[in-house]
Amino acid sequence: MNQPQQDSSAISLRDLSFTWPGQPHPALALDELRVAPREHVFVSGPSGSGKSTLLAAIGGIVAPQSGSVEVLGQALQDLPAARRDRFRVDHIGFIFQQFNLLPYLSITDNVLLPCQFSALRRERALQQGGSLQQAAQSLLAALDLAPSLWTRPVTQLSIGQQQRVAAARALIGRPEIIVADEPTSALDSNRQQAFLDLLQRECDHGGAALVFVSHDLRLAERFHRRIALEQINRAAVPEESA
Ligand SMILES: Nc1ncnc2c1ncn2[C@@H]1O[C@H](COP(=O)(O)OP(=O)(O)OP(=O)(O)O)[C@@H](O)[C@H]1O
Repeated sequence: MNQPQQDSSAISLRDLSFTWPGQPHPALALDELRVAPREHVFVSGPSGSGKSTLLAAIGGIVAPQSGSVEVLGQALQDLPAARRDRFRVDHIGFIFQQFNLLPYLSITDNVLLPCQFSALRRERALQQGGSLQQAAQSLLAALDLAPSLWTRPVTQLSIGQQQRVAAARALIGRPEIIVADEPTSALDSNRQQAFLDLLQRECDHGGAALVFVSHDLRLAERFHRRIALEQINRAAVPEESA
């Protein structure tokens, strides 16, 4: 936390360059990108423009070869890998495109997974709900998942229901940042809008910044700001000419 250039952004990337192992060219080359606390940012860009790589850098899942990634004032490159993983689960809720729910766990236990790995999120969830079960269930209810579903195996849920379980898992314990990678692509337009209503409301409720990646520009107007990644990522090469 003692970075000389530390700022009050939720996320601050500077002079970033990242090349995937074995690749000849960088996937990301960014001068600067900041996201303010509680800001909702829509990230768009054609396939291959580096959207998922950007989210991986924000989460400290990949370590850029140069430049800095600061999350809540903490420079991720200064943390050893294990502490970076802890920091991620403490402060960032991820919603993946395929949701990554665990089929052998109940819906409630899927939602509570981050609390297994983060004492901070467990503590905050307990403050929210009185018990972990209650915290998970009040989030599931807020996300329009009826109590009759809570004991079902996740494999019996529709795509839209799985998506909302994945959102509840990202939101549990109020991480300061929610990162979502194309979580609506499998849904029709009305359902996408309905999902975003719930997700944005819960982010606001928990005071989280939201970084939301999607191809669907119709969703962009609902956000405070849109970032067209192909315009700021100097490494982006359109797929057709790659
Ligand atoms: N695990 C990986 N190993 C090697 N190269 C990768 C890996 N993941 C992505 N890349 C490469 O990095 C570049 C950016 O990919 P990325 O997945 O970040 O783009 P994207 O904008 O998320 O694309 P899409 O919209 O298709 O998901 C591409 O050239 C891709 O081939």
